[in-house]
Amino acid sequence: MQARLAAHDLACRRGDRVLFRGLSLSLEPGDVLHVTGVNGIGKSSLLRILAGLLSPYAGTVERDGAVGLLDEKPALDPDQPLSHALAFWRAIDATPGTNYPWDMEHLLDVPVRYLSTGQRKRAALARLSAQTAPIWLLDEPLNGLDHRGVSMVGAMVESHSRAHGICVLASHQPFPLDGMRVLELAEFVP
Ligand SMILES: Nc1ncnc2c1ncn2[C@@H]1O[C@H](COP(=O)(O)OP(=O)(O)OP(=O)(O)O)[C@@H](O)[C@H]1O
Repeated sequence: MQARLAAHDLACRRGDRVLFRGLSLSLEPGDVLHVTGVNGIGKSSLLRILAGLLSPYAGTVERDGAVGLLDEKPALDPDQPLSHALAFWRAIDATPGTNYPWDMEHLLDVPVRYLSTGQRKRAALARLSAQTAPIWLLDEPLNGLDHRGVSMVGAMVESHSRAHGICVLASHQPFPLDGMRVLELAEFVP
């Protein structure tokens, strides 16, 4: 897995407020970066800039490799049974297999709209783990998960890192993985 993610002198403006400025980072294969900061400081905005979904107010982003973004919207058709909703993405992502390591076999016939918060998060994580994107951007990946789910996300990110993937994650909760780099967004508030 070859990947690289770098940002140079980023600034982010939302409405009439500059949230952060002067932010640079450089991530190589295997790097995991934990973005921290209080509510509203701009963690989700930073992830969206890194994903290419939001233009920075200043600065540039260099991405070498496909991006897998996990945020509060699972991007799974709410009216489809979970198996169909996941199959839709499997066809696009060109990933074989129907074996999802997320304890979801009993949910595959349930329409996505009936899933609980944690089950929806597990479904989104299942989709992400079936992708081949080397750059993962995870916005609050632990929200809604039980203890076992939290450990599974830790193991999933560790395995992604071992496979030379890159991961940037924003989380208010302690993340169950040693050796991560930390970016404290407060250091870049003007
Ligand atoms: N489209 C928008 N227009 C104007 N302001 C916005 C817009 N989207 C977000 N904001 C503001 O930008 C700020 C940063 O939001 P963001 O979601 O990036 O923060 P966050 O650090 O991820 O917050 P949280 O920890 O609560 O998830 C917030 O004050 C939010 O209200």
